Amino acid sequence: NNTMTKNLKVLVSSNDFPASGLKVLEEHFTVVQTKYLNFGEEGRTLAKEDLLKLIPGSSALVWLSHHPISKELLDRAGPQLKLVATVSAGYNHCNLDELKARGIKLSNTPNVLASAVAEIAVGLMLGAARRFTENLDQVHKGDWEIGFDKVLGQDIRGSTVGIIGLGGIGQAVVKRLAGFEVSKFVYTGHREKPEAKALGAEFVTQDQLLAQSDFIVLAVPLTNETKHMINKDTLGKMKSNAIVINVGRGDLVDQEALYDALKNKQIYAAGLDVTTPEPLPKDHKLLTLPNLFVLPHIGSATVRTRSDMAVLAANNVVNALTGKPLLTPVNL
Ligand SMILES: O=CC(=O)O
Repeated sequence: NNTMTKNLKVLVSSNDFPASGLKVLEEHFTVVQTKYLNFGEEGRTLAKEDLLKLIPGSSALVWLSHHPISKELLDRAGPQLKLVATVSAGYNHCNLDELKARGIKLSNTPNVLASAVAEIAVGLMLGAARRFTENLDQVHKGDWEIGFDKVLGQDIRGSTVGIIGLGGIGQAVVKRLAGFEVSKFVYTGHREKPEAKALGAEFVTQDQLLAQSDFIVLAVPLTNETKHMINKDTLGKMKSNAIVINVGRGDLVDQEALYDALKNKQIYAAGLDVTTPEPLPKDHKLLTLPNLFVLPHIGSATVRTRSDMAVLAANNVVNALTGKPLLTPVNL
């Protein structure tokens, strides 16, 4: 019943929240929106003041950035806060221990973004394998090599693709590569996935995956266990033509070690949609590498997917504040 909930305040941490999600929230609640919590220093300072002003009294936070859910923000919000609805699949920024201790629920937006993120993974595979960075540089310089002098890339056709984390996104990557004539899919994870059989993906150990794969796709959440899983040691186990793709979180990769491996041509290339930090400073040494293809964390950034994420987050808020189970809870 809308009149019962209309006095509840829901804070949306961006004025870019899709209209579809806003509509759901506004039917039930009083919605306040802050400026986007930009990662640039200036944006961050401005937005933080705005946020601290608007957050007190909120019953739910709809969280659109990867800005950490700090104790300070939770204190400021107040004891009536029932839910943090992060508009992302990842929730490494959500301070789970603190939410749990306070009895605040957490929801995320998995599944709805899997295909968009998987499309970017395929884009990164092509971009890294076909040397988009170097080749685009030639276009911008008006200095194209012609004929057989081209920078030569690697084929997806005939390759072994290793997926680290065959969850929703990993599975969507395999499905999207169905027409690419991949010779073999392998994957690792905590356990074998029932879906793997239909996808033709073979469960292997991490060492086997590292040793066999021509493409290594990281599609796992960032946890203490996965942090820097790509490091000097694991890079050392890869083939010299290996291409590392990351659509998870920047900290899955030890960037110093990746830089060295790419610089020394110990592996062939990498494609990253996520880095540490974000944005990557424009004079960062990674950006000097011709064999690195970087995108600015756009995995889920399509009109349709962002709308789906917004509606899902909004419906989680509706459920949480009307005593119904969350649609996509994160277990705390
Ligand atoms: O990075 C984006 C997400 O976790 O949804």
